[in-house]
Amino acid sequence: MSEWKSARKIWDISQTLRPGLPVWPGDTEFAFERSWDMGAGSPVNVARMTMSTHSGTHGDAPLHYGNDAADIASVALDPYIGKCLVVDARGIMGAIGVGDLPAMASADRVLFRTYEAFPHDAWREDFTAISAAAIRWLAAQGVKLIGTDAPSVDPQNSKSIDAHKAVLEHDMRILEGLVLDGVEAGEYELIALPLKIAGGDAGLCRAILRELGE
Ligand SMILES: Nc1ccccc1C(=O)C[C@H](N)C(=O)O
Ligand SMILES: [Zn+2]
Ligand SMILES: [Zn+2]
Repeated sequence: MSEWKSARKIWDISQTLRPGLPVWPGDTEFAFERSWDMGAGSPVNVARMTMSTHSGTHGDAPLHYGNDAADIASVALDPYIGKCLVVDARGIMGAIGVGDLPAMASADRVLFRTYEAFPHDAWREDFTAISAAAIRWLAAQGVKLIGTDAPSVDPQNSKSIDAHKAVLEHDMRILEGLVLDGVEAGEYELIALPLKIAGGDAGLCRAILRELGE
C-alpha cells in the first residue's frame, strides 16, 4: 500500500471530464485538445479546454439564478467543506418531496443519491429533481448546502426554477452532477471546492467524500 494513502477512506464523487461528457441539451460540449506536444518545439505537453460552467460535477453560484447575486469567486467556502449526510433517494420519481426527507437531527449539508447507476454515457431527461418545499424544509433544519447526483435541482423543462429560487431565498449552496454510485446513506466529510472564476455562474468541482475521523 502506498505510504500516501490516507487512513480514512476517500470516495471520489466527481464525473470524469472528457470529450463526449453528456451536457445539458443545447449547452457547450466539453472539448479538450493538445495545444503543444512534447517534442521538437516544446519541452512539455499542454492542453486547452472548452466547456460550459455547468459541465460534470459543479457548484452553482447564486449568480446563476439571481442577477444581482454572488458569483462563484465571491462565495464563502465553508458550505463546501465539512460533515454531510448522504440520503438514499433512489426510486423517487419526479421530485423529492418533504415526505421523502429523513428525520434529521442536524446536518449542515445533505447530498441526495437518485441514481441506481450514474448515467456516464448518455443524457437522461427524466432525472429526479428536488421540490421547493423540500428545499425550504431543509433550510429550516439549518442545511446550508444541497447536493444531488442529478444535473439540476429543478426539472429539465422548468422555466420557473422554483427549487433554485428557494435556494436563493435561503442563501444556500448547490452541488450538481455528483457521482454517488457505491456510496451508502450515512454521514461523511465532504470536500468539493468550486473553481474560483470571476463572474462565474458556476464552478467545476473535484468532489470527494471522506470517512469521518475522530
Ligand atoms: N447548462 C444549462 C443551460 C441552460 C439551462 C440550464 C443549464 C444547466 O446547466 C442547469 C444547471 N445544471 C443547473 O440547474 O444549475
Ligand atoms: Zn448547475
Ligand atoms: Zn442548478
